[in-house]
This record gives sequence, structure tokens and C-alpha cells, in this order.
Amino acid sequence: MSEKIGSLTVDSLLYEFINNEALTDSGLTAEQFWADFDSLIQDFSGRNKALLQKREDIQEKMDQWNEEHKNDYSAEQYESFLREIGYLEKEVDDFKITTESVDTEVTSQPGPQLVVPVKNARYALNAANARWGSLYDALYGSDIISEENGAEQGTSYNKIRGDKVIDYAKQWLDEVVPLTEGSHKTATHYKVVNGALQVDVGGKSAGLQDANKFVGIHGDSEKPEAILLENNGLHFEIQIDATHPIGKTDKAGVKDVFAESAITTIIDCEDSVAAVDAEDKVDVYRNWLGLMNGTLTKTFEKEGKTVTRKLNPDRTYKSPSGENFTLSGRSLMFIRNVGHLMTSDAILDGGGKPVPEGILDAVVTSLIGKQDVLGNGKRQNSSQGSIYIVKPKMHGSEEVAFTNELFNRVEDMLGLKRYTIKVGVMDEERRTSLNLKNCIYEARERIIFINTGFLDRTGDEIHTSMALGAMIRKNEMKASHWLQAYEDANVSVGVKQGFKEKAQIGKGMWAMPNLMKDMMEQKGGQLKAGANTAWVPSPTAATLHALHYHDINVSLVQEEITRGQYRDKMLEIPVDRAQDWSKEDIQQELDNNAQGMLGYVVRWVDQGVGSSTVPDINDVGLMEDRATLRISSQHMTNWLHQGIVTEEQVMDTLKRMAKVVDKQNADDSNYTPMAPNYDDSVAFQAGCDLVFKGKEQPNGYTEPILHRRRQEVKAKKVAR
Ligand SMILES: CC(=O)SCCNC(=O)CCNC(=O)[C@H](O)C(C)(C)COP(=O)(O)OP(=O)(O)OC[C@H]1O[C@@H](n2cnc3c(N)ncnc32)[C@H](O)[C@@H]1OP(=O)(O)O
Ligand SMILES: O=CC(=O)O
Ligand SMILES: [Mg+2]
Repeated sequence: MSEKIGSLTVDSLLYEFINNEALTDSGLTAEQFWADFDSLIQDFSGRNKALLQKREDIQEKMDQWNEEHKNDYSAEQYESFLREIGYLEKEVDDFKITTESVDTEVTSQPGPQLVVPVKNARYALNAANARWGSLYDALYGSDIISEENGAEQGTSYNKIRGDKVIDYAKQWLDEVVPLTEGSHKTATHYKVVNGALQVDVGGKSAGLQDANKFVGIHGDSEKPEAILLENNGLHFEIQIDATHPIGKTDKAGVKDVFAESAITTIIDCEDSVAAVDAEDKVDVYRNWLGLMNGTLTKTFEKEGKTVTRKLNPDRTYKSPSGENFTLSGRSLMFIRNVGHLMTSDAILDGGGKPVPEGILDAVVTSLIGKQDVLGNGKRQNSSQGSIYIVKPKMHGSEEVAFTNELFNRVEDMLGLKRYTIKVGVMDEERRTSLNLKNCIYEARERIIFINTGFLDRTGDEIHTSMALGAMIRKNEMKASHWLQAYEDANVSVGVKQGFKEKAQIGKGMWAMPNLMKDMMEQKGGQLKAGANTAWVPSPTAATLHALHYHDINVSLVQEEITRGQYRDKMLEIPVDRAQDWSKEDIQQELDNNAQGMLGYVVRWVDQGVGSSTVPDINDVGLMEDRATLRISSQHMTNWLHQGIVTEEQVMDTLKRMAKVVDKQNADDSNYTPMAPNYDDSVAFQAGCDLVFKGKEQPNGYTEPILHRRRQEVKAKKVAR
């Protein structure tokens, strides 16, 4: 069912949602909204299409040049070719970004950035509330605390493990807020005397070595419920309750260390989401609306109890000098729109063609964001009246300029002040990395982050140079020169263009949600490289990653960053010239990619799950989303195209791995096996398309195939 309105044909589900829910109290009439939307689509769709055509033209030239120069070209030749085809742009003069009305979470609170699929209300609410997290819980449930010597997690509370957790947390307190004497481990009483924190320890009275780190209290001075501390701009509470099962066992009644964790959260409409039609898009938008007006709730069963989750309130404290104040109880939410590539038949234009989905997202997510700007919600998101949109997968500065103009126009149609809509630019396509300064320039009045989405960026690296040769193995990519140069260049350009204390310089996802010990060992490296935020896949990871920001003062690191020369290294293409792989190496690479790919695709296509933990071939759970899929599918396509593997070998591998994936999903009652009737499995066919038709996919993106195949499954269900 659809509505004809002006030149547009709008799916009734979307039409009703906008008119009856999103436009409520927005100060806009439905009539004006649809008329403005209609003319916006007429003005911007053609330009969107032209930008996509330019991508294709460039890739065609790239493929041709790569075929011709495969084994014989110099860096100078390559660079001059890239200039000639407009891939490398002429650099703009120096400038600084001028973004205003940005929340302090972005400007002055370096900290973790959580990403969550918007379609999952339970997770999305959890993410918004992950501004604060229990350090005790995060440690207890992760592999940071070893299970040795009777410290297994088990099914009920294990005191041996609990004691290890408490020891770890108190050791951390001793490092971050050391006492003038003694240790938090032997503290017997926390209280506030004359506006200062006083801790009884070993029969003596101690204070904090840096008294300024004590910033507030909840409860009574003599018997506080929470002591609020601050370090490097991040807060945490020592929570005290001598009647609590854990507090009871602690000499000072400490029951937890509660830490500010996900400072910002990206509510994702893009790569972690499967949204292929109006029905899905309305689900996406309705959850975003619920987050913006504070009405979203989700009731579910957990551990035998019925839980209703909603947005947390702010947290209240008294300062050392006795004034009441609050801290936000929720993560500052950004919304990631889709990129410029896809179209959506939720709205058809005057010619009956689906409209660019990125335009649809820009209009609807901003309209919903206006609820927060107007203060209509129960819970405020931005105290500065800004709407934060993350824009992924843009290629070069012309595409950023297009986004900027689109946002101008959206602001005009929604009656928002210029630059209310902020933009986070994902630096995840090679043409953007190489022209990052120009890209930032085009959004200089509204940019609030650049972020190295290294997963998409790796997929783009493979696809761009598909015809040049066979790529190194997937796991070697992280250590390659281009990637290091890209990461460094991003920070350096950001600092030079004035991001320090104005905008975020972000780094990519920790994609192994269960390997928290490894994350603690490695993810601090992103801060040492100058990032003031980095992505985590879960609230637990956010609480743990927050500890890195207490250790490392990112502001000082950024001061040390100087501009280097990165272009040459960034242009080093990760082709493996030696190719000294054994037959087993090749097969292992193929198995690994095929298994990860099918493990993700089968849930996406058959069940509409956009992000999941997929056990890899060694049964390590990996976060898979469309960007990791882009890598594995394009890698297989590349090796096939370069003759490292044969079509037959790929097909045999896919079939063998389909059986492995079926087995891994055996406990899922909603799961439809791919084997042995491979031809009947739409998901298996999607996997085949992704590899065998991978060279023709625009920039190696997986969306066109996934969407088509998911629509096929949905249509079959309706027909049944
Ligand atoms: C390249 C890129 O673009 S990366 C960005 C896109 N990717 C993402 O956004 C992935 C984000 N992460 C996720 O979606 C999930 O963490 C997954 C799919 C990886 C793992 O999910 P699961 O296997 O269900 O996680 P697991 O069973 O370990 O934990 C579930 C619990 O953690 C919570 N949780 C897990 N991930 C998240 C998250 N990202 N945000 C909020 N809560 C989360 C759930 O709410 C649930 O808790 P609850 O029972 O209290 O509701
Ligand atoms: O969006 C993130 C990425 O790594 O890709
Ligand atoms: Mg990405």
C-alpha cells in the first residue's frame, strides 16, 4: 500500500509513521514537510547518481591501468595517473575547522565510543545507558580475570573469582587515585570531611594524593553511597553499601567501582543493520524516535526475570563545596546514516524509481533529532541542541560537499538553525583517506569527527586494486604499510586542521567481543597513536576500554603529533609479489574467508540479523558486519580473479564451509541449513554471488546482493 503525494509515491507504513509519530510536536505540517521533501528529492537525487557514476568511471580506469601496469610501474607513474583521473585532488590551503555548539562529550571527554544496531531496541537502550558501567561486572564476566585456581565463572557467584576482581579494581584505584598513605585495598571507611575525601586505612587517616580528583558525593558525608572521582575528564564512583552481598564482604563496604564508559554511542542504521524495505526502515526510525523522545522501552526475560529496559535518568551529586549537580546518565547519541550508494523503495520518485536511501535517512533521522533539539523528550541527548549524524563510505571531497549541502537543505526544510546537524566523517574509503584534508574542508563548519573505519577501508583497498595482483593474506593486512600510514595520516590531518578539543579523532572497532584481555593489552595503542575515541562492540568492552583513557592523557599525546609524509606509504598496494604460499596456506585462507562470510550472510539473509558474533574456523567469536563481509568476500574474489584459486575450488570450499556453519548454528531453532540443498538456500546463493560477482560490485560493497537476497527471502515468506 502506498500514498501518492506530490510527485512521490510513499509506502503507507512510512507515510503513517512520519505523519502520526515523527512529525508530532515538530512544529511542521505534514503538507509542508512532504512538499519540501519532494522538491529536495528532485534537486538532490540526480547529483547523488552522478557521484556514483563517477565512482564507477574511476574504478573502470583503475582496472584498466592496473591490468596494463601489473608488473611494471613506478610510484611516480601511479601517482600521476591518480591525479589525471581526479582520484588524487589538489590540496586546499591550510584552515581550521570552526564547528560550534558541540557537546563536551565530544570536545573534552576522550573516551570509548560504542556502536549498536538501531533495530535491536534491547541493545540500543543498553548502549545508551552504557554511559556508566560496573567495573566489577565487566571484569567478572571477561577473560581479563583468569579462571585458574578455582576462579571459574560458573553459574553462580564464585567468591574466589570475585576476590580477584576486587583486587584488580582496587589495584587500579591505587594507580589512578592513589592515597597519601596505604592502599584502597585495606581501606576501612570512606567519608567526606570539610569538603575533602578522607579514607581510614590501617588505623590512620589518608587523603587523595591529588585532592582535586574528588569531585562529588552521593549520600551522606559520614556514610556516603558513592564517592565521585574524576581523572583525565572521565568520572567514576566508588559505590558503598555495607548491606549489599559484595559490600558486606568489604571492610569499607565497597560494592562496586562504577565507571563512566561509553561517552558517545553510534546508533547504527548502516553496516550492523539489515533494513531492506519500508517495514524495516520504519522499525529503524521508530527506535531512533524512541531514543530521542525518551519513550523507548523493551520488556524481555532475562535469567528467569521479566525486565523492562528504558533510558536511565541523570545522576545526582553534591560537590565538595556543597552544591548539587548532575552528570548525564546516558551516552551522547550519534546516528549513523547509510552512505550514498543504496536506494530505498520506501519512497519512489516522480519517475517511479526508488529514492537514494542516504537522502531518506538524512531527512527522517534529522526530523526525529529535532525532537531533542526542541526539548520535547523525557531525556535530553544534546545539551547544545545539535543532531549528530555519522556519514559512512564517502569517496573524496565532492561527496562530502554533497552531504554538507544536503544537510543545509534538510536544516532549511525542518526549520533548524544552520549547522544544527553535525557530521562525523568515516575515513574508510581510499579516495577519502588520500584527500582527507579536502574532505574535512568541505564540512568544516559542522564536522565533529573523523574515524578510521579500517574494516571498510581494507575492503576498499582490495577492490580498488583488484586487477593489479593477488593480495596478501587477510590477517597480514593489519601490519601492512598502507594501513599504518592511513591511521597515522588521519590523526595528523585531524590535529593539523584543529580537531584538538573541538572534534573527535576516532579509531576503529575491536572486533573480538570475547577477547577482552587482548583488548586491554592492545587497544590503548589507539590512544597512544592520538585517537581521543575508539570503537567498542559492547558495554562491557566500553567499561574496560575506558580504563585506557585514565592511563593515557590523549590531549597531551595530540600535542606531540606532527605532520608527516604519508602519501607514498598509503599508496603501497598490499599485493603479494612473492606468493610463496603452500597449497595448504591457500586452502586455509579460503576456508577462513568462506566460513566467516557464510556464517554472517546466512543470518543476514534468512533472519535479518545485521551484526552477529560468528565463530571463526577456530571457534573464536568474531564481530561480523557488512564491512568485515566486504573484506572476506572481496579477498576471495581477488584470489579467484588472479588465478590463485579456481572456481571449482571456491565452490567446493563454500559447500564444505556451509556444512561447518550449519553445524555451528545447530542449536538455533529459527535456522535453515544451507547444506545439502545448496540451490534452494537463498543465503548460500548470496554467498556465491558475493564471491563470483564480486568484481562487478560497486567498490566491492555487499549491500546490493544482501538486500536483493533478503528481499527474496521476505517475499517467499509472504507468499507462503
Ligand atoms: C565496521 C563497523 O561498521 S563496526 C560497527 C558496526 N558493528 C556493530 O555495531 C556491532 C555492535 N555489536 C553488536 O551488535 C553485538 O555486540 C554483537 C552482535 C557483536 C554480539 O552480540 P551478542 O552475541 O548477542 O552478544 P552477547 O551475547 O555476548 O551479549 C549480549 C548482551 O550484551 C549486550 N550488548 C552486546 N552488544 C551490545 C552493543 N553493541 N550495545 C549494547 N548492548 C550490547 C546486550 O544488550 C546483551 O545484554 P542484555 O542481555 O542485558 O540485553
Ligand atoms: O565502519 C567501520 C569500519 O571499520 O568499516
Ligand atoms: Mg565501515
